Amino acid sequence: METLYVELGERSYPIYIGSDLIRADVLAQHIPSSQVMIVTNETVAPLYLDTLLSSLPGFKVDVIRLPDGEAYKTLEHWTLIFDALLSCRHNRTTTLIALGGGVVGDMTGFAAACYQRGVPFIQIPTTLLSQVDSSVGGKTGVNHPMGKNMIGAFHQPVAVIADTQVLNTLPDKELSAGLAEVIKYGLIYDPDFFDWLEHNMEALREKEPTALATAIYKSCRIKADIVAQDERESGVRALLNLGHTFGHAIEAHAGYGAWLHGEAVAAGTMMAVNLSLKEGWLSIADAERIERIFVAAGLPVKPPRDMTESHFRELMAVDKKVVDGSLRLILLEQIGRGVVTGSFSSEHLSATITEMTA
Ligand SMILES: NC(=O)c1ccc[n+]([C@@H]2O[C@H](COP(=O)([O-])OP(=O)(O)OC[C@H]3O[C@@H](n4cnc5c(N)ncnc54)[C@H](O)[C@@H]3O)[C@@H](O)[C@H]2O)c1
Ligand SMILES: O=C(O)C(=O)C[C@@H](O)[C@H](O)[C@H](O)COP(=O)(O)O
Ligand SMILES: [Zn+2]
Repeated sequence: METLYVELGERSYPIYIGSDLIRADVLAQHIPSSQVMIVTNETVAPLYLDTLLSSLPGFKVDVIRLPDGEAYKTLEHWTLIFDALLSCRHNRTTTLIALGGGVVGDMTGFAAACYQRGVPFIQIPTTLLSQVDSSVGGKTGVNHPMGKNMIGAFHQPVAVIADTQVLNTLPDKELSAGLAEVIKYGLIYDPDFFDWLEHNMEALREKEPTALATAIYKSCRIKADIVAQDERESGVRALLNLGHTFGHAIEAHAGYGAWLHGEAVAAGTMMAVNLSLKEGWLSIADAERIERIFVAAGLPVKPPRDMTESHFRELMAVDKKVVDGSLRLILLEQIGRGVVTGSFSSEHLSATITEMTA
């Protein structure tokens, strides 16, 4: 087992990465009282709930199973968590445990941020995407029909337990979606990691255990470093949004769940790459390498063709990085160096949207 730390003073916490980590000796130290509420979904529960329940001897454990899917990451379904907590008489010392992918993790974290004004929660991420990204950093929330993750809170978990064994049951399409966020770290922060990913993509797609553990460790290392520098996204943390302004527009336009988050991020990143080329920042050779790696990861490199410029402009106008009505995007200067900028030509952006949806 490898342990990393997200260094945030009194809100610091460990990220455990390894095989067979859903165990009493890992969990118990992070649970302050006898009450525990596990939040999971109808797909993950039959696979891993028994293992988790048997790792909580001596605790009073209740469970809520949410319906599965991005379409249920709504305020309406989120309130079901409070119904369960209240009807089972959970008090302020309860601990919530998120057992599932990013949807369960984001909803559980947001419930923990709000229940009785804030209770602790543990992330047990069960998808590649949630192990490399969503379980770390404390962004929690739900979607609104007009925009992704529009309602939420920053609330850090007390521990992240990334059990690599559970990825054995993850469908290939979901694995690819997780690889989009892994590739993101190489692009914004670490050119050597990007090289490593180019050489290890086949092993990753075959779920080769050492390659997966390395990708998870390196991704969490980068995310932990960035979050420690800028917990609430007033600066460098916005780099983690590479491809997301376009990607979130794709998700909202298609209807939440029609495009997986990672798929939308891959296509959105290629739009950011196209714009970076037009701004004269990125080289054609780097742009081609980026397209090749997304294709090798089994990811789309173009947005849906039914999206028009006005669809993108309207949905991107509510992006959380907009300041005083001006859009800011993450663009690339080179592989390994991202920038947060509002300095790009509006004509170039229009041309990017037109070319990419053609
Ligand atoms: N908070 C953050 O910083 C952050 C970062 C990235 C993404 N996100 C959010 O995370 C969400 C996407 O997360 P995701 O990709 O994990 O999707 P997800 O939570 O929908 O999980 C994907 C699918 O895999 C299933 N599943 C989960 N674990 C499994 C396992 N071990 N075996 C078999 N099936 C399994 C799920 O039930 C679901 O059907 C989006 O809502 C996105 O906005 C948040
Ligand atoms: O942790 C972050 O910061 C990120 O931006 C990570 C993203 O991968 C993630 O999808 C996040 O939920 C997007 O945040 P948002 O603030 O644009 O909703
Ligand atoms: Zn993301």
